[in-house]
Amino acid sequence: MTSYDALLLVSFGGPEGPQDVMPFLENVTRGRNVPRRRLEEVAEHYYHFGGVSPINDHCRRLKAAIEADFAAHGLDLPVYWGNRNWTPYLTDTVRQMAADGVRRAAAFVTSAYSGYSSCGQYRDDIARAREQVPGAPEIDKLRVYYNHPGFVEPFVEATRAALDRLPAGLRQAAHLAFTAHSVPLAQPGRERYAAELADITEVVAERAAPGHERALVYQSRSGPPTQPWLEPDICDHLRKLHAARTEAVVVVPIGFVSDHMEVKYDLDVEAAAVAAELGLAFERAATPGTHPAYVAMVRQLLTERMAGPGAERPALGALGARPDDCPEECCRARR
Ligand SMILES: CC1=C(CCC(=O)O)c2cc3nc(cc4[nH]c(cc5[nH]c(cc1n2)c(C)c5CCC(=O)O)c(CCC(=O)O)c4C)C(CCC(=O)O)=C3C
Ligand SMILES: [Fe+2]
Repeated sequence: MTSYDALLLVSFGGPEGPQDVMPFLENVTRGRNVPRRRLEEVAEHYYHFGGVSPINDHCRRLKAAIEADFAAHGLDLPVYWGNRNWTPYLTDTVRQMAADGVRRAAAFVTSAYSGYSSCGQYRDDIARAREQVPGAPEIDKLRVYYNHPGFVEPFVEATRAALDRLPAGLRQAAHLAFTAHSVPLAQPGRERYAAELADITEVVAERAAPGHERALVYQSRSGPPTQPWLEPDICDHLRKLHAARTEAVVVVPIGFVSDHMEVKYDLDVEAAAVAAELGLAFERAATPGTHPAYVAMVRQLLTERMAGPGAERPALGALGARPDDCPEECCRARR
């Protein structure tokens, strides 16, 4: 039995106005091999939405929903929020937690999968923040949850709802394109990341729309063109579908937990434009956001962790529940 005295919501962070965009992008890409051209291009995506990323508002809403859910279940635990790349910065939040007397916290990360970008880098962020704060609390990252029913169920519902929005005559033969953020093939944990995505893609497709053709594709790649990343790209995939006479597609952003910029721009603007140009009917399924099952999952992950090794660990698909501490080879910290 482990007891926690706070929950820490850990996220990516995003700009809240045009003046934040370049400093934010510099934070994200510091020490990484991302060409300047790509940065300028991505800056335009943010300016398109007034320089404001939807991700911070999502975190505010999620935090409020978790607080309400905790209160409704008699869980008297404060919820803190800290980001990797923008205010509120994780280090400042950890400093506040220490000042408030928090001794041991559980961390919920707004990324559901294994792999360096999704898991290991957040573990590094937490470790770095703790190093910078004297008297920092212990912080245990909750397990990877891509196969938890509370993550899967919202996608099943959203996939069905998106199918229903297609013109009736196109529904039956609609293709399901599950999409996730691409990562470099050289990234630690990339194989596990892709395996988890493939596993849960099948689960969601079978539950939401058995019999429909489906594929797992990737989006939002950056880095120099010479560097290989996970493929196929969603836009290339749409062109291929069109060439094979597919008439309708439902895009399911299975790699993401909220409608942040990679969803609002790379899918709703960019991929939707490619589909329109091809005359391919296109619907994008919602992300979990603050779906009640997803919010309840946060509490269930927390109470499961408190209960210790004997606790039931719900998991769908073929791979089973991920251990609390990801094995070295998968989410390996870089430092
Ligand atoms: C796997 C993965 C997720 C999913 C897991 C998770 O959710 O964490 C994710 C999420 C996100 N990625 C985001 C934004 C960006 N990612 C970038 C760059 C990169 N992402 C990568 C991977 C991932 N990224 C990688 C390997 C790079 C290359 C540089 C590097 O190795 O780090 C860049 C730089 C410009 C560019 O190259 O695109 C930006 C601006 C936002 C915020 C959106 C918003 O503002 O609403 C979110 C949620
Ligand atoms: Fe990213």
